Amino acid sequence: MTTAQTPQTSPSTASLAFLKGHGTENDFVIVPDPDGVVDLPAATVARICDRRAGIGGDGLLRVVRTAAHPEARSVADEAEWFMDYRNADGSIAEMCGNGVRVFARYLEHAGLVTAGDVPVATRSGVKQVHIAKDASGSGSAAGDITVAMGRALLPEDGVTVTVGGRSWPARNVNMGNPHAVAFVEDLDHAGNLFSAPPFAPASVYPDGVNVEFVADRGPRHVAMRVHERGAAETRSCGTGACAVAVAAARRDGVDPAATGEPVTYIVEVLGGTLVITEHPDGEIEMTGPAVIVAEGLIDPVLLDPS
Ligand SMILES: N[C@@H](CCC[C@H](N)C(=O)O)C(=O)O
Repeated sequence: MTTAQTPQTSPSTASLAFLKGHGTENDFVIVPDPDGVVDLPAATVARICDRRAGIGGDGLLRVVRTAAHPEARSVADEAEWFMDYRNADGSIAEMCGNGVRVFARYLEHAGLVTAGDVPVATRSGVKQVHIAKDASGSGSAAGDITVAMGRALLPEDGVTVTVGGRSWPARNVNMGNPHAVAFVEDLDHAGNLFSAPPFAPASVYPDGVNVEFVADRGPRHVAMRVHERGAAETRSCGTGACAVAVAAARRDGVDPAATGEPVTYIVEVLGGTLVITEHPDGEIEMTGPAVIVAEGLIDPVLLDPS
């Protein structure tokens, strides 16, 4: 039995409240745990994220007050909430760009914040998130959510991505988490190849890597497919879209730090469109939709299958 789940039905059951949300179809199970008392071992997260026997998700967002989490206590004066992000296999990731936007949508949905600026603590630092007011002004449509993702690190090491015996040169981009970005002619071809897991050198990526294949769609407009570390091919990846935008800009000879002008790329993902702007100081902003689609209770059988 996992420890200290939040009782929701009766004292004899220990169900756990959850919500489900997505950002451009990168989907997450959200577990509110303000006091940081819910124990979620990797195997439990993997069962919850299982698409057949569980709820299903590319990852899990545990919502904990910074003051109640040992990894976030030191930034409690900067942000009230900490995103404890887990991949679908239960592994911990430093950052999730779509996840933090969905996290902010949850905070708004739960009445814990109002639209506007919301700082969220992550393992990759405190991110400033902006929740736009409802797009229609009528309360019927959720406005987009923007997150200031911080700067990309672009180590010079050229890397190679290999899938099913075929290899591509790729750009190493770190967005708080590791990415390998490979430009291809034909994304469908890349999609076929994602039927096998991609590999990139463990010497460069000792903790694994997220792999993006990118094809051009027009000036400062690209499309990507992504295979996420700790998940599989997903329909979107926010950090991946940022890594792709920066890699595409450098390939196109564009560097806002040199020109003093921000540059914006449209990044199509399988689940929608993300808009990525890199500013002259290196700050990268990502904007896109984020929605809550369900809420309910996780049955104890998923939490303790024994
Ligand atoms: N989907 C996320 C990235 C989630 C973490 C990633 N799989 C990793 O292990 O680094 C995003 O939107 O950025």
